[in-house]
Amino acid sequence: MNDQNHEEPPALSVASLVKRYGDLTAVDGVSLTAHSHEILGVLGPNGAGKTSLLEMLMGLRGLTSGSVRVLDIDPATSERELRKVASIQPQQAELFPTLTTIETLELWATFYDQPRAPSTVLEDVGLTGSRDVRVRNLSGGQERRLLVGTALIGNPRVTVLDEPSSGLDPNARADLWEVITAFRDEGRTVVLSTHSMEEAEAVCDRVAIMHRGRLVALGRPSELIAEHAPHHVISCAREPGQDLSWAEELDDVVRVETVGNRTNIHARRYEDVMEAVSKAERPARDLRVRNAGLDEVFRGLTGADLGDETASDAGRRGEGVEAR
Ligand SMILES: Nc1ncnc2c1ncn2[C@@H]1O[C@H](COP(=O)(O)OP(=O)(O)OP(=O)(O)O)[C@@H](O)[C@H]1O
Repeated sequence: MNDQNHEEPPALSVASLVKRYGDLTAVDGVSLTAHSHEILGVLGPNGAGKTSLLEMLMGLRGLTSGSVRVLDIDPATSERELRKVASIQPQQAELFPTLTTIETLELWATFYDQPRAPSTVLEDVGLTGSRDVRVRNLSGGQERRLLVGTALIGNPRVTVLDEPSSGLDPNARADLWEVITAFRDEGRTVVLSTHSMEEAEAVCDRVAIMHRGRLVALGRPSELIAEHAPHHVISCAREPGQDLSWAEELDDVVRVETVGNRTNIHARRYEDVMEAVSKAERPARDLRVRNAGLDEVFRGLTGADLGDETASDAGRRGEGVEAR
């Protein structure tokens, strides 16, 4: 797995990190680094261990074994020192319901030596129009944006964002991507978790894919696609009663699957496959072809369609100790 060659020391490094809850190993020997000028995405099915990993990075959860260093600081022993240079936007809201959005950012700004201007951050996260709305009256997406604002206001050198775009509409999500990439371009480090492969490809310089607590891939999206999914996807409308599973027998075809109302044929080369399915007795309709992307990498490595993997967790349970 590629962890990049950098001359400068990493902004964040994790070595052989383990987190157990009772007999469940939620994070199982993860090692990785993140650098300045870098956005590192953490992907994985529900229950893969992303939040456990992210919260250990910022000292919010104790670790069972292994080590974490953020800008040479040990989060487990120096949380106050860490808070001056690093921040986290957790998944769960921890805001005061009676404060307005601007009051919330003004309050957070007082925690830092050199904060950004609250009104600028408010604009960055697209909440200028809700400046005087109390937190308890914000929509779910607005609250998520405010949480991201609280993570950015202290001008942290490292920030950890746990599913920052969850619940955001497409315009708000695109705006957030602008904010996060601008932050990276200032030389800062962002570690974010996401369930959106589109988001990972759009903003992440590298992605770490977790599966059942383990790191199963780490690299640039283009490298992971070249290594794990070097094929095309021919997608067509799924007609009632139509069965394209015969295409699996064609040369070049890797697999055939149905996803919602589309049938997807994964193939190393697409020309002959397209011809075969468009000239079949019941020709495939609405054919589209694209290169495989992170979605295919993810599904190939985790065998899960962004589904919950806790149900198939038996292998992660064994003798262990409570370490929260
Ligand atoms: N405090 C806790 N006590 C016991 N088990 C926990 C605790 N927190 C998480 N777990 C378990 O650890 C595993 C990993 O959970 P975690 O929240 O880290 O996963 P995740 O990848 O962030 O999931 P999601 O994508 O659903 O947010 C899950 O099986 C979860 O049930």
